[in-house]
This record gives sequence, structure tokens and C-alpha cells, in this order.
Amino acid sequence: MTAIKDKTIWLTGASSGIGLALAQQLADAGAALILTSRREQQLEELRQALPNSDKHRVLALDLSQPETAQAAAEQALADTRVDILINNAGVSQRSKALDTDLSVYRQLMEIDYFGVVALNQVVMPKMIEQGSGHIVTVASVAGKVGSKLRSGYSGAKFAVVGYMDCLRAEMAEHNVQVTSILPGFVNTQIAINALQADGKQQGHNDPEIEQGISADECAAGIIQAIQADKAEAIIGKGLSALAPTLKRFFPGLVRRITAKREG
Ligand SMILES: NC(=O)c1ccc[n+]([C@@H]2O[C@H](COP(=O)([O-])OP(=O)(O)OC[C@H]3O[C@@H](n4cnc5c(N)ncnc54)[C@H](O)[C@@H]3O)[C@@H](O)[C@H]2O)c1
Repeated sequence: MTAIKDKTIWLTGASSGIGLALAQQLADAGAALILTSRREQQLEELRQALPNSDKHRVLALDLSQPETAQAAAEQALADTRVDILINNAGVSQRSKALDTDLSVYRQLMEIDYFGVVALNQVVMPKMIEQGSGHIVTVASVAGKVGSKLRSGYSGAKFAVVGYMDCLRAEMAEHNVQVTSILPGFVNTQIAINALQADGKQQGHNDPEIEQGISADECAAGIIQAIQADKAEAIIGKGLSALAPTLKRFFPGLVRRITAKREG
């Protein structure tokens, strides 16, 4: 059982969507937060608006440059205990495999995969020394089931789910919990910020994302999964949340559905 109150929690992607909802709920629950995303000013405004603002701090990092982000975080957190790391920052994709520039695949891997590996390497030595800790990554149902227009995103999310499985095996002897979160559709900026074939943002929402669960519901589910030390938690409703189970028992059905659906 992982407690939240008075824990130091490093949260990435805190400026928007699921991360913003997590920041609010974790601060309400009495955590001391290290807030990460790219823009320092935006994070500082968030920090000041949170309950117990003096307990929280800001650490702006660009996870599309994992080596630079890792070095900056190592320096900034050298003397800081981290009880829980929540790797939530991420970027999605809306483009066909046939058209997508190789640089877009690399960018998705940098942020959604290498960014996670880089920050985990900052906290792992601390957690091993502490004899406890919890590493959480917000992956996706797309890390279990592929569908159209997401070949790079799904590739990065499948990779991160596999990496987290290995990490769980290696961290067990150190009393470090490892949790992968697999959200279905959640109504955030994810589709608006999704990369297209040329690397430009899509700039508009998708109907299925608009009809997804709220960021608040998703954040509440993530906190429950952390508290219960779940290895993996699917959070969502409808087909997007059922997809991993359907794929396991009815793979042919899932292949037919994904070939038919436009996104
Ligand atoms: N919304 C969904 O339907 C959905 C479904 C499954 C998984 N997810 C995952 O949930 C996580 C949060 O996404 P969201 O839905 O809140 O989307 P969002 O676009 O609203 O938020 C993404 C967050 O990641 C940060 N980020 C993006 N690129 C970054 C970079 N280079 N460096 C540092 N921070 C960066 C953004 O600043 C923002 O805070 C992502 O990992 C996403 O893949 C979302």
C-alpha cells in the first residue's frame, strides 16, 4: 500500500490534462510535488494555485532531449528524496505509417520512451538507497493494442510497457513498486497536440477523445492504482478500455475492428 500524504511526488506533464488533474488531487491529498513540463512560468503559476503551495517546487524539463533533461534533473534533485515518480508527460500521433516522417517516429520515442527511461535513472539510485519507492508510467491502451494513425505512438507505448515489466522484475528486491497505467480515451489536449506526418500538431480534437472519461476521473483512477500498488491498471470506459482484454481472448475480432475504424 503506497500512501500519498507527506510523500514527495515528482510528476511530469503537470501543465495539462491528466497531469494537471493529478497535480490538483495529489496536492489535495497532502503530497509535496515536484512539477515538471516544459514551461517554467506556467508551472510556477500552477504551483502557486495549488493547496500548500510552499511544499511544492517547479522543475522545467524538455523530455524531447532526454540526456539534457536527465543531467538537469540529476543536478536539481541531487539532495532531494523522491518517494514516487509519475512519468505522465507524453505526446500522441495522428498520421498514417505510409506518410510519416522518420523524424516524427524519433520524436515520439524520445518523449514517450527515452524520456521515461532517463528520469527513472535519476530516481532509481535514490529509491534503492531509501529502501522504498514507486515508479509509475502513464502508458496507454495503445501500448497493448495497435490501431490506425498511431504507429509511432503505439510503438513507443508498447516499448515503455515492456520496459516497465522488466523494471518491475529488477526492482522487486529493492522494495520499489512499478506501475504501468493504461488509459483509454481521456478528454484532454492529447489529440490537439498529436503529431502529424510532418511533425506539425493536429490542432483539433477527435470525437472519441471528446467523449472519453474526464481528466479528473482518470487521475482518481491513477491515484487508486498507486495506493493499491497495482502492477498495471486500465482506466477508461467502452471499447478503448476493453480492447486489451478483447485482444487477449478474441484477437481476430480486434483485428477486424481496428481495420474498420478510422482512428
Ligand atoms: N488523453 C488520452 O486519451 C490518453 C490516453 C492514453 C494515454 N494517455 C497518456 O496520458 C499522458 C498525459 O496526456 P494527456 O492526455 O494529459 O495530454 P495533454 O496533451 O493534455 O498533456 C501532455 C503533457 O505532457 C507534457 N509534454 C509534452 N511534451 C513534452 C516534452 N517534450 N517535455 C516535457 N513535457 C512534455 C505537456 O506539456 C503536458 O503537460 C500521456 O503520456 C499520454 O500518452 C492519454
